[in-house]
Amino acid sequence: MDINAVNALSYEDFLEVFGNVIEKCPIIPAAVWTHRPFSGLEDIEAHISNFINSLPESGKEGILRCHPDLAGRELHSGALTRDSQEEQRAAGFTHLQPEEVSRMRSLNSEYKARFGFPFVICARLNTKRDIMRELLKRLGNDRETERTRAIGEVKKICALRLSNLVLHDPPNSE
Ligand SMILES: NC(=O)NC1=NC(=O)NC1=O
Repeated sequence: MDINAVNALSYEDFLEVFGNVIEKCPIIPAAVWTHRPFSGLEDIEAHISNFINSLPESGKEGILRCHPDLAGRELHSGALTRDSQEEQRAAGFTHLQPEEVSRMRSLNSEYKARFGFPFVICARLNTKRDIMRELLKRLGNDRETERTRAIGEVKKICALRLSNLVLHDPPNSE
């Protein structure tokens, strides 16, 4: 879909297409719809980023809490959104050894106990080994640093989901 087609979408159709660019937070694309017409993919991204940045810390943490754990219960019960399922599969989380699953479960719960929100990382840009290493490393951060880092990862996930939905440059007009 090129940006001209995006700009022509009704509110409902826009949400149909973009509703999950931030995991389980349709209110965010809903809020940026009012800024159409968008000049391009980067413009949509910028409006989403500005919206997230404008939230108080509790709002940012609310976004983080909408994210399913990596290799968590939702993955194993089939309760993931299609986006998340695909991302977790791409990072290799659908084929973990039992000891890897339990390691991820305990690291995720240690992280959540420390920060009060789940560990979030852009799975498509990392292998499962990178992710386990990052989880361990980031456990050592303070809450403020970690919240900022996690929101940065949410924006990377969003950027990749958007690039799957919107062509970077509309096909040339001639
Ligand atoms: N907790 C997470 O980081 N979850 C996820 N990262 C992704 O890239 N997709 C997810 O579901």
